[in-house]
Amino acid sequence: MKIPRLTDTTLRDGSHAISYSYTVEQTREIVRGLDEASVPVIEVSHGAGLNGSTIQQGFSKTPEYDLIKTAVETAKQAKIASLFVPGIGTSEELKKAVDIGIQAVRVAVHCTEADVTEQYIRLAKELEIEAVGFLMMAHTQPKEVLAEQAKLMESYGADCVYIVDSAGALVPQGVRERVSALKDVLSIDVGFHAHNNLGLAIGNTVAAIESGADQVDGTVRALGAGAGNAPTEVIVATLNKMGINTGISLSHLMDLAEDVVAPIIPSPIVIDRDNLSSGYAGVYNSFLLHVRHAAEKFDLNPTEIMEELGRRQAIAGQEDWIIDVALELADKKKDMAHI
Ligand SMILES: C[C@H](O)CC(=O)C(=O)O
Ligand SMILES: [Mn+2]
Repeated sequence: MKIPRLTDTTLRDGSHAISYSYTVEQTREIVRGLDEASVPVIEVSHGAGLNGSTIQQGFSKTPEYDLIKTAVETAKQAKIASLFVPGIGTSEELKKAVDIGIQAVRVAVHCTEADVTEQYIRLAKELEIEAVGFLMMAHTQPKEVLAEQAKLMESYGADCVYIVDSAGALVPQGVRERVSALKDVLSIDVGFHAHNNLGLAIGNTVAAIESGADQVDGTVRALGAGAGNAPTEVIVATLNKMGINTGISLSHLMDLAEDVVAPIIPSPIVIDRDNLSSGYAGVYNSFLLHVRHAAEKFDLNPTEIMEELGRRQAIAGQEDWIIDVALELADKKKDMAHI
């Protein structure tokens, strides 16, 4: 089996779980640990991508360019990447991050909107960095649609296209179908990014690799949005057991997870009721903290809000809907109480 390339996104997806509070010191320590373990790619930016520090997404404690600069200066062998969501970030932010030294950008859109990525994938190639297409909420579309969207990204010059299980809603069969469909039509790399709402982040990552995925994502100690991601250290341990030698040091990663990352996690990443109902309803993981706040404000159960967002097929970027939905549910409850 081919050795997949591992991208660690603790310093990007993980920021959703700690309310975008990474400091320069934490970034330096995490990058140093990942780099010494020989992880080849490290993603650093606001959880919602470059320029994500807004009232809608949540403000970063430290400007992300300071964190990216620290990562670039600290890494000796790893490539530093950033996430970029068109509309949240603009060409200006991408150019600035490239000036600071990122060597790859992952351009993320809802999985039916690949055409929006064209100018940014082309810009990344002009700037001579790696360009990865990120098809988010991939559980919402059949493999044929994803394959078409991936082909568009390839035609713009992408070096890789990812199936992104943003809601942690896929089961291994769904991952196999989707990764294989992309492998069948693309001549570039195919990647897979997991979330753990159904307890399948590692199982799905293995299914992706067995279906030919060339790149996979992890986060140390699973630190990521909602139910978290596939833990980087567990991916490496599992691949070792499968006889796939990534060249990444498991012992370095375990020390990093235990000594550096665990102490900064405010509450353990678990599949509690909110995370399970979110994955089950197919709701974007980064909505979790917003849903919890809305539930508290309007005296609702987060599960009710998750179910309604799932029914309405809310997608990334529609965070403002959460308050609308909560308000409507609270009003309905009041009306019922008066009958
Ligand atoms: C912008 C996102 O949080 C991308 C991501 O990690 C996902 O959809 O999952
Ligand atoms: Mn994610």
